[in-house]
Amino acid sequence: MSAIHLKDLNIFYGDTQVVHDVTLDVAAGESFALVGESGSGKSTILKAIMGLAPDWTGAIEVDGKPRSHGPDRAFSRQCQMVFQDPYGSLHPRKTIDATLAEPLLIHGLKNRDARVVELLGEVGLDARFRFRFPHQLSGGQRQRVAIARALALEPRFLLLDEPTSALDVSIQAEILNLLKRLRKERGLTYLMVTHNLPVVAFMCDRLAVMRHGRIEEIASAEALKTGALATPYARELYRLSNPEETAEEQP
Ligand SMILES: Nc1ncnc2c1ncn2[C@@H]1O[C@H](COP(=O)(O)OP(=O)(O)OP(=O)(O)O)[C@@H](O)[C@H]1O
Repeated sequence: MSAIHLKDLNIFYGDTQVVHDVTLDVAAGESFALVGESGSGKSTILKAIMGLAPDWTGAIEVDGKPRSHGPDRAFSRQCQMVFQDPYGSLHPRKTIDATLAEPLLIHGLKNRDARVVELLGEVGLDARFRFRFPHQLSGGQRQRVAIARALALEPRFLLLDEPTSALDVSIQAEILNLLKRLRKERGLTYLMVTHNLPVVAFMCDRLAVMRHGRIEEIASAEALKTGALATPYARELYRLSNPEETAEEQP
């Protein structure tokens, strides 16, 4: 059984269809990437899975359970999303403590104080950050808080939407290492949007290459590392992310 199963998924914003007939399966414990040009519908797929883009047809199943079109509390305990911009996704007037305690409160979980401190530790933040506000943290620290919030309900599936692309290059590797460690320790399943193929090679087992709202190709990260991709568009993406090889190929 797939951990995340999408079948013939079509997603619409009003009259405009932005995702066409997407079918893919992510195995339990797998890290799977969606890559492709801007506007190809990658983030929209994550949003539909989370219930944030409710106008869709086809099937979305997570852990064998079909997802309804509306809010689903049981679902959100299982599956959480981390957004690209941690500054935008954290409430500016809430302390880190309030941000991390909120999902625990909503779901009626006890021992919230201890759990908030534990969550900070799990993402490598000192307890002294607890009563600070987002603007008092660096971009990397804010993304750590966003990851801690996503982990608060102990989900098994994380949807990661460009989780490092808003960060300084020097910080990106730290956050990628954190995500890699958390996945290993917790047996998490990742579905991740990125435009960065080296990130896919570092973090993921397989990838789907998307273009104009459709999947062009599903490949292994191994095929990505060696450039053994089947479709011209995927090969072009590979060439663009390996400029040295492109240069060598020139006559
Ligand atoms: N809330 C919205 N209302 C209407 N159209 C939208 C909305 N969000 C996205 N779109 C459109 O849907 C299409 C797919 O967008 P989406 O953000 O999923 O692409 P993407 O592949 O994730 O791109 P990027 O890499 O730039 O984030 C784009 O044409 C975009 O303009």
